[in-house]
Amino acid sequence: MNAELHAGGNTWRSLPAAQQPDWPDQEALRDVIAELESYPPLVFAGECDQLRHRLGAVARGEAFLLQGGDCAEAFDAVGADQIRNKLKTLLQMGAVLTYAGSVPVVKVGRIAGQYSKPRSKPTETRDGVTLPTYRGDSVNGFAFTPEARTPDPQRLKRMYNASASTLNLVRAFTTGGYADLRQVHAWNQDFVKSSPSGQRYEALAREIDRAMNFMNACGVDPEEFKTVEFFSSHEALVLDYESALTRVDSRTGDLYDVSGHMVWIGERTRQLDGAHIEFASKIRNPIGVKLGPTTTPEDALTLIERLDPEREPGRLTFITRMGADKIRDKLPTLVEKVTASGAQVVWISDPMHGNTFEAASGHKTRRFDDVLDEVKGFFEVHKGLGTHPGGIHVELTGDDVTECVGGGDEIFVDDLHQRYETACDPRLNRSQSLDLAFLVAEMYRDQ
Ligand SMILES: O=C[C@H](O)[C@H](O)COP(=O)(O)O
Ligand SMILES: C=C(OP(=O)(O)O)C(=O)O
Ligand SMILES: [Mn+2]
Repeated sequence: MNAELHAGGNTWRSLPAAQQPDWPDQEALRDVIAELESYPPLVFAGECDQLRHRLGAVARGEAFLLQGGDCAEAFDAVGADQIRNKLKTLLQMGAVLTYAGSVPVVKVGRIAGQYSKPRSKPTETRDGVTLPTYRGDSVNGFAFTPEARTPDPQRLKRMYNASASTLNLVRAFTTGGYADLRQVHAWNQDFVKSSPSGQRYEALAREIDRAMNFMNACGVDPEEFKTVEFFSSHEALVLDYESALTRVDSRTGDLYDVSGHMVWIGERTRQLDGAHIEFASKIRNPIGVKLGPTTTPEDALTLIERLDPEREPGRLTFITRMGADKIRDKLPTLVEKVTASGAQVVWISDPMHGNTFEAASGHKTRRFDDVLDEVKGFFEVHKGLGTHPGGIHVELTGDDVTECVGGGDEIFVDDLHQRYETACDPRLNRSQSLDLAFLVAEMYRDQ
């Protein structure tokens, strides 16, 4: 193991690490780690710096962060269509927020690395049979068999490969012309006739067209619109993987987790004296931390002390996920105390994870109206305090799944079984995602 890395990137090893897989074969794990350590980086340190810089603008109230993608990416969904559909949905949401919200949008996917899941329970029981719970494709298989559910470290290499192929295609789409803003109609082509949000989007795209023609006429170089900046992110959960992909930046000597541009620490692993916060404190990537309803202002201030001691705008993003019924009650004190401390963090709303419930059919689901209400509460709190509602963090897919109920093209509880495809949490489909973007753009403008 690289001695320099050992000094910084492995200090978490002496601390308790929650939600780690129970690998049955430690020797096989060690071999995999050694192999991963020899692989090339998936992202460059300079790109992580660029994202931190962009997030600095969000922290100062000059831009808005759109972070979204699957709850759990799956190895068998690394196909061109699925990746393109997700990207297209995020680009459409970005166009809506930029144009209707009149704000620059920093676009970050939950993509190319979102393969590991923390779970509420270590086991799952079906018809009297108990097996380890599914922890994401990086750890075990979704199928309910003893073979699939046994953690297999070889999967960490598949995670690397799946992340690499996904990121490669994303880079091709975002720089090769597909994401050209002049394609604003093309992204909607397969969608417009059937859906109210598609039609609303089409009207907005016509306005964007007119604005671009105007800029053309004014002599703005159309090449300016050709590429889009797009970043990858995932939860830094399985620390053996993340630290195997942590490298010393030759320019500065700093450590970067080169598995993605931004990584976040989840609600279940943000213990102040735990391994995940220790790991995150050693790397220079922009860091997110999920804050659930039990977070105290002291927790938030200690997280800042640990993760952002230099108080650098863009380094730390607090992703609040309180639940629609708690956000108005819990968020104000947190924001007040953090602001009073002088720290300039990015505040964004994850309106998904505090609003999950089980439908009578047994499907885990979320109501579109609850999601919307949590975002509304988030905006209200920031408006009341004069602070910046910095963005949203959503679980979504570009496919027409039926996993969350409600939305303009309404999904009912009885529809859930039709296309319930998620490996973990229910995602907004494309139409619900666009609905949300339009409503958030209105909230932003009213701010
Ligand atoms: O995606 C987040 C978590 O993994 C998920 O919400 C936990 O779900 P569970 O309660 O089904 O384990
Ligand atoms: C596990 C997740 O969220 P949280 O940590 O907020 O529960 C997630 O983002 O999928
Ligand atoms: Mn989730």
